[in-house]
Amino acid sequence: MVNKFELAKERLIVALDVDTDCRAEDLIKQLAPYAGMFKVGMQLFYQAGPDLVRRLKQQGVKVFLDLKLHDIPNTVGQAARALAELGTDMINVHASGGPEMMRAAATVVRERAAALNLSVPLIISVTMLTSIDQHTFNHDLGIPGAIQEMVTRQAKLTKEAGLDGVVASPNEITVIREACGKEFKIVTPGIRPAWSVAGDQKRIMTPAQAVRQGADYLVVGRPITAATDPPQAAHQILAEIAEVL
Ligand SMILES: O=c1ccn([C@@H]2O[C@H](COP(=O)(O)O)[C@@H](O)[C@H]2O)c(=O)[nH]1
Repeated sequence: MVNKFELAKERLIVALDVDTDCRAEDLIKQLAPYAGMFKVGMQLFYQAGPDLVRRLKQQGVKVFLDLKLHDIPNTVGQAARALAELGTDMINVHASGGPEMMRAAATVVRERAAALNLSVPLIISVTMLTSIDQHTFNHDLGIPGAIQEMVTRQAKLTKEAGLDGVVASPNEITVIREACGKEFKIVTPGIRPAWSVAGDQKRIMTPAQAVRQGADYLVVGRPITAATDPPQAAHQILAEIAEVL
């Protein structure tokens, strides 16, 4: 029987927001017993490049390549083709690029992965960044209405475009589930254990709260990677998740 700790581990994605491949690989070594997947985002990818991703995949590490593609459909499709060749497990585009752009990415990635005999990654969209609060949304970005309504709309568009799920804050999980169903993947950053600092994250929940809401994956970076003892921090987060599974 799979124990709750293992189930919790499958949900945890550690964000490797560090500057060098050495630091990233050191963190992976320390945290492999606690995380089901590791996220390579802009900070690391722009430094270490695709070679690091290839190396991690050769080592059997599950990789979420978080480059948040956002451009016209043709440009995103061509970029997504190159990313598909890396054999990652999850990639993403911005929902605000619109349905045609999302469809272009999904089509190209699936075709390319199949042509190369690679497993097809989950293709998800980023809805509204978790660093945006309601005030910024309405008054700085000038968008009327509630963030939840926008995220629900983006999630529906994402599903209609044939993608597998979304990145959203835990605050929106319930409305996304209602709109898009239980098979639709919901990946949530903005995770802050009670013992950590929010920093630039605005729409946050604790790991246990996010899992109770129904998150499929929790993305956690600094509460683990900036801790004095990263494995201990990751262990504590898994324990908090396991308690509510
Ligand atoms: O809306 C979003 C989309 C992506 N992220 C990414 O998740 C991690 C969170 O890291 P923390 O250190 O736990 O804040 C980071 O890599 C972001 O680029 C997000 O936070 N919000």
